[in-house]
Amino acid sequence: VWKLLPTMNSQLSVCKLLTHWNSDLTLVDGTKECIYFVGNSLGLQPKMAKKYIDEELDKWAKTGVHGHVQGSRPWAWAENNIEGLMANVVGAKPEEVALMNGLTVNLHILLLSFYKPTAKRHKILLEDKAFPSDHYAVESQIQLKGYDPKRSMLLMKPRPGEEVLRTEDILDTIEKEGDSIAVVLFSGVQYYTGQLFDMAAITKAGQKKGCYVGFDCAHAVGNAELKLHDWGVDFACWCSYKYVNSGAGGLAGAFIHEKNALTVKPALTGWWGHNLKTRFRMDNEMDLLPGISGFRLSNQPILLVCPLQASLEVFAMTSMAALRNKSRLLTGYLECLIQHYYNKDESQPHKPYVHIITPSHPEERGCQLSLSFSVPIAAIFQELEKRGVACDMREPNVLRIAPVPLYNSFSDVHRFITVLGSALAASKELQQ
Ligand SMILES: Cc1ncc(COP(=O)(O)O)c(C=O)c1O
Ligand SMILES: Nc1ccccc1C(=O)C[C@H](N)C(=O)O
Repeated sequence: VWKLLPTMNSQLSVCKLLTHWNSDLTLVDGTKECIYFVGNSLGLQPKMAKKYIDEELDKWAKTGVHGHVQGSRPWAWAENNIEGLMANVVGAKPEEVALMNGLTVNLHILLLSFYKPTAKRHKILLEDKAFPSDHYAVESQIQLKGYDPKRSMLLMKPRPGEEVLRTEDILDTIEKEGDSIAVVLFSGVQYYTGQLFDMAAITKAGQKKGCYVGFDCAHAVGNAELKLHDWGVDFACWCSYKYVNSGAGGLAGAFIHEKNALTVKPALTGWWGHNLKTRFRMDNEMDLLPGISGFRLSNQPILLVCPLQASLEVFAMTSMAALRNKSRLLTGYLECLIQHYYNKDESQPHKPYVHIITPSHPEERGCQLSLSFSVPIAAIFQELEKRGVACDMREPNVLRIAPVPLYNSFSDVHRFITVLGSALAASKELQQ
């Protein structure tokens, strides 16, 4: 199965994690790699990241200000050199992508331009349990424009007794409420449930009703195959520190479809949105770059460009299609083993069991499975950590397990299943 991924130069891939945080070394062999299933929160470090950062520190020490325009990574436009690689990962044209700021900042600057409420069309449609930062961003944008979030935030809940949204219900809501919706804003992959939304269908339905359609692709980029351009998505944003492995607080991404390049203008401008050729003439006459490029405000931090470059070069050695092929099998294997060993068993009512809330259809999820348990979750989480598993717990009730195709293996999944058995048994003992 590994052959599904074109051979990668392992020198250029990511560092495996050996350090055992919170592991109990009487329960786990500390010389073995830990099982890192938390690339949905922070991806592992690309091997070249340190070298590239060192190169720029060295350049700064030796050349000072001249580094802006010199070397293989001139600081004044270094991010432009890797935007083509980023565009490939999200299925966009290079000129539709900018690398800048953090995710929430990008969401704000995009909404400032795409959310133009009127008395008739003033709503933003989003998930009821969107990631908190997205929820707050939307709430504050609505207030900023003088509207009331209680009336203008249209929050979509799953049906009673269900955990994920049905595409038909999303499309139905858009059809029924579309005339009053200014912006449809969904995540690509839902951070809590792991559900991958049908972005093509949502885009089509929203635009048919005259809405702008945007996506927060934080959990989708580097995880799902995105075709932002072909789907005609109006705008999108994402962070790069999860599946794109750029390091905590890494440089975020933003996308505006070329069809909006000349009509949707930035509400806020800065010198980095000015035509590069004449930017440094300092004549205070704005020559605004079209599309997302005109939304750039500040020069980009070179020390963040370096790890992102290292990461995108790894992605350039393969393709999202190849990664997804492995991912479907890897997550499918995890699902299959969980169902085989830890499903609810009516004949053993006291045996702890696991329930997977993430959709079972591979087209409706990325690599993450969100698990809920018949026993208290905090104890399971702790017992997993003691046994060398890095995963995360999200309130109110899930453990998120993300086998990342770029660096996790089928044997990681197999080891995890064994460890999960001991963790369930240990947490049951604790309860007694
Ligand atoms: C969906 C989503 N939105 C927003 C954020 C916050 O992003 P940032 O802190 O990079 O602005 C995250 C992750 O932290 C996220 O997963
Ligand atoms: N950047 C962080 C800093 C601190 C704690 C968590 C994060 C996350 O990224 C959380 C992630 N977005 C999530 O899906 O939960």
